[in-house]
Amino acid sequence: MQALVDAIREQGRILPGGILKVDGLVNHQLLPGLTREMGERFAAGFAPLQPSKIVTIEVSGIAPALATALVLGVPLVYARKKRPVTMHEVAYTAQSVSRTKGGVVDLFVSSEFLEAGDRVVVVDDFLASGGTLRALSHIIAASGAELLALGCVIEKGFEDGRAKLADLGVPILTLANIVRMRQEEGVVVEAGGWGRERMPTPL
Ligand SMILES: O=P(O)(O)OC[C@H]1O[C@H](OP(=O)(O)OP(=O)(O)O)[C@H](O)[C@@H]1O
Ligand SMILES: O=c1[nH]c(=O)c2nc[nH]c2[nH]1
Repeated sequence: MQALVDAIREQGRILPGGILKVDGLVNHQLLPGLTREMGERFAAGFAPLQPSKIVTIEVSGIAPALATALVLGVPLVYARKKRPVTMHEVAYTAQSVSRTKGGVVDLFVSSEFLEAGDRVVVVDDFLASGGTLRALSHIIAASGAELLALGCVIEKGFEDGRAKLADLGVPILTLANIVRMRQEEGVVVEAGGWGRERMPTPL
């Protein structure tokens, strides 16, 4: 997605610990036109799979996931990081590590909104080590729903998350790929895609 690549080139900053700061477009401020295009790109890629639900994780996954769900006309469910008192007593849970805040995070999804028969596409902001998507895949499996595909706005290809998630057996679509980032060179970014897998076969 060229507009995203351009925005990352313009605004992306390299922080210690291998963190890319893109707060001006993904993690703090949101750009509606750019976010809408993210949703259109994901929706075009995932429509042939006929998902019944988009699932993401609060907080930065919600915007691109909602943009996708709007185009596809399906509900969006987001995993909560704190269990609210309103949550149904039966909830699926898994743990991940927060890359930007540190520490272990609990993820919760209520059984009210994820169940057997659901055909799920996950959309999140970053694919780095793949740990967060792995945790979410456990939740989806526990619910009995079917995971069809994963979508991430920004892939940090050098962290190998895609390869680490290969055993899930689902295609992964990303919109921009960070090839490498070094202070002396800056952020090297290219358009994302399905990787080496082919586009999934339509139903
Ligand atoms: O592939 P991984 O290594 O798991 O990294 C990706 C995850 O890291 C970020 O979560 P984080 O909790 O840092 O941020 P957020 O609250 O802004 O969503 C991001 O939103 C992804 O969910
Ligand atoms: O803002 C972010 N920058 C990153 O580099 C990153 N990696 C995982 N999650 C991330 N969030």
